[in-house]
Amino acid sequence: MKQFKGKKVVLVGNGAVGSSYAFSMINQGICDEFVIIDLDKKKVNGDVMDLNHGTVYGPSPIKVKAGEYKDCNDADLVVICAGAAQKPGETRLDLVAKNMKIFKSIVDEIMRSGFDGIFLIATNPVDVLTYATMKFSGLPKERVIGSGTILDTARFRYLLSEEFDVAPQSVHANIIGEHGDSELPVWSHANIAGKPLRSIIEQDDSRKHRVEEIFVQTRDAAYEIIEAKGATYYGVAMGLMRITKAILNNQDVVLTVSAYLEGEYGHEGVYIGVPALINRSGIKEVIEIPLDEEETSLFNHSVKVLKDIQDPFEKEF
Ligand SMILES: NC(=O)C1=CN([C@@H]2O[C@H](COP(=O)(O)OP(=O)(O)OC[C@H]3O[C@@H](n4cnc5c(N)ncnc54)[C@H](O)[C@@H]3O)[C@@H](O)[C@H]2O)C=CC1
Ligand SMILES: CC(=O)C(=O)O
Repeated sequence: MKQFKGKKVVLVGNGAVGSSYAFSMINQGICDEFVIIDLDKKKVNGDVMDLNHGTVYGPSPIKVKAGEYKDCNDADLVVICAGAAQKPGETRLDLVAKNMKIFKSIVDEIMRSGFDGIFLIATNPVDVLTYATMKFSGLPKERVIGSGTILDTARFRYLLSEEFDVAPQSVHANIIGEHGDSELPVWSHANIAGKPLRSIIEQDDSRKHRVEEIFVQTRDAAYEIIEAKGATYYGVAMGLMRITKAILNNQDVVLTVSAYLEGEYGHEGVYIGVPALINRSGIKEVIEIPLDEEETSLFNHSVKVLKDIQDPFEKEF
C-alpha cells in the first residue's frame, strides 16, 4: 500500500550501472525518494552519503537512502541492475544461468514486501531476465519493462549523427530485437533530419558501406568498451533515467524497450526490444512498425535466439 506521497524509486544493484543510474537520477530530479539496496551495504552507505551531498546542487530536493526489501512496499518503480556483468569476450547470453538464480531470490523478496508498482530491468541478458521477472512476480506484462535496445538505439543515433553532422535528436532510427548479437537496425524507417536514410544512400553510394559499418560498431560497442575499461555504465544509466522519466512523468513517449509480445510482429511469449509507448501505467502499447522482408527475417531470428535461451528455464517459472 502506498504510504509515501511523493515519487519513490528503489534501485537493486549498486554496481557500475546502478550507481551511474543513481547519479543521473539525482541530476534530473525525477523522483522524491531514491532507495538503494545491494549486498555490499558498506558501498551503499558511502554512495548514499555522496549522492545526498550532491543533491544540494540538483534541480529539486530528493532523499537518497540505504534500504531493505521492505522499502519496495510503496515504491512506484523498482529498477534492477544487480548481478554478474560480462567479462571481456563473454556474451550477454553467457550470464543467463548465474543471473537467473539471483533474480529468483531478488524478485521473490521484492514481491514479499507487497510491491505493486512497475519493474524496470537492466541486468543481462536483459530480455530473458525481464521475461523471468514477469513470471517470478506475477505482475501484468505492462508493468514489467526491460531496458531492451534503448542503449543500442542511442549508440546508433549518436554514430549516425556524427556521420551526417546532425544532432542525434534529429536522427530517427531504431535498433530492435535482442539487446545483444542478434539485434538489427530498422533501415526501412530510419531518417536523418526528415530525409529517409535509404534515399540518402541511393543518392550517395559511398555512404552505404559507411552506414553498414555504423551498425556493426553499434552492435559491438559493448565489447569494445568492456575491453577498454571493464564495463559499460554511463550510456545505459542515461537510458534507464529516460525510461524512468517517461514512466513517472506520464509522458506517453515512444522508446525502444524490451516489451512482451502477444501477437505483435507475429510473435508471442517473448520479451524483446521494440518501440513502445511508455507512461505511468508502464508499457501502454507496443508500436508495430511495418518491417521489410529482410528486417522481418532478422527479427524472427532474434526472437528464436531469445526463445532458445528462455525455453530451458520455463519449468522454473
Ligand atoms: N541493459 C543494458 O543495456 C546493460 C546492462 N548491463 C548489465 O547490468 C548488470 C550490472 O552490471 P555492472 O553494474 O557493471 O556490474 P557490477 O558488478 O558493477 O554490479 C553488480 C552489483 O550487483 C550486486 N548484486 C549481486 N547480487 C546481488 C543480490 N543478490 N542482491 C543485491 N545486489 C546484488 C553486486 O553487489 C554489485 O554491486 C550486468 O548484468 C550487465 O551486463 C550493463 C550495461 C548495459
Ligand atoms: C554491457 C551491455 O549490455 C552494453 O553495454 O550494451
